[in-house]
Amino acid sequence: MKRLVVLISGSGSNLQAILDYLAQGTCPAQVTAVISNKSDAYGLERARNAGIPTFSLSHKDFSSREAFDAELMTLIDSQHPDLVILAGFMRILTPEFTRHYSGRLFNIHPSLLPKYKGLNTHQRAIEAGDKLHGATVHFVTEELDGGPLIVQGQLDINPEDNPDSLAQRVHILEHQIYPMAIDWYCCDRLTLSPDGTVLLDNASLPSTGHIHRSS
Ligand SMILES: Nc1nc2c(c(=O)[nH]1)N[C@@H](CN(C=O)c1ccc(C(=O)N[C@@H](CCC(=O)O)C(=O)O)cc1)CN2
Ligand SMILES: NCC(=O)N[C@@H]1O[C@H](COP(=O)([O-])[O-])[C@@H](O)[C@H]1O
Repeated sequence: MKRLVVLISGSGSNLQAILDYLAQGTCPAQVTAVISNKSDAYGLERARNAGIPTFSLSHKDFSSREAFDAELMTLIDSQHPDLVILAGFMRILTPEFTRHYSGRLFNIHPSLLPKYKGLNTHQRAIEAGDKLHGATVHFVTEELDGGPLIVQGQLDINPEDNPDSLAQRVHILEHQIYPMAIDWYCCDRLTLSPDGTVLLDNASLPSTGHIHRSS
């Protein structure tokens, strides 16, 4: 049974999708802790409702990003995780942190990386006049949103879309692809090779990762 630790900062709908997926009992994994840098994150309520231990660690209580990350690593390592999952965790992590969890640290990003790294992705895609948008699950490295891609969910941007409507449709995709990527990892089908190649069932994935098209 793989041990998962999930880091959040907000609503936790991706956390909920992961919990709902694991509740089906087909994936050999359990979430052993949920950690938030925001004590009022609704995702903490979702975790409590599921009977999962929760912790909040405010970055405002630390003198530096390094000090915060060091305490966060101590807390995470006390859980002995096989995989650390960023699910709307809104802090840039230090190189020490990303090196320590290299190959076992996932993030979900609301764009088709490498397009639109950083924040405000939906607005930027609409303003650019893009026809295609979506979300990406990737391994986390020191480079912000630059880690090797695992899976992308794609959808069409509609003419009537605004950032909020697009975010809602991207969320649906996220709730499909995050459990997919976690399942692959927990079933020992997904690995990150030393040269940064992502392997699924020992076959190299394309640079975009696996493509999942919204039905
Ligand atoms: N070293 C890395 N850290 C993080 C990565 C990564 O790939 N490498 N992914 C991000 C997740 N993320 C987008 O997917 C992201 C999160 C936060 C920010 C950001 O600018 N954060 C600010 C604070 C913003 C806020 O509090 O609202 C900051 O940390 O100063 C950009 C992208 C997680 N970390
Ligand atoms: N750059 C990181 C980022 O923007 N992540 C995004 O935050 C949202 C969290 O939603 P949730 O709290 O409902 O899972 C998700 O849409 C995720 O892609």
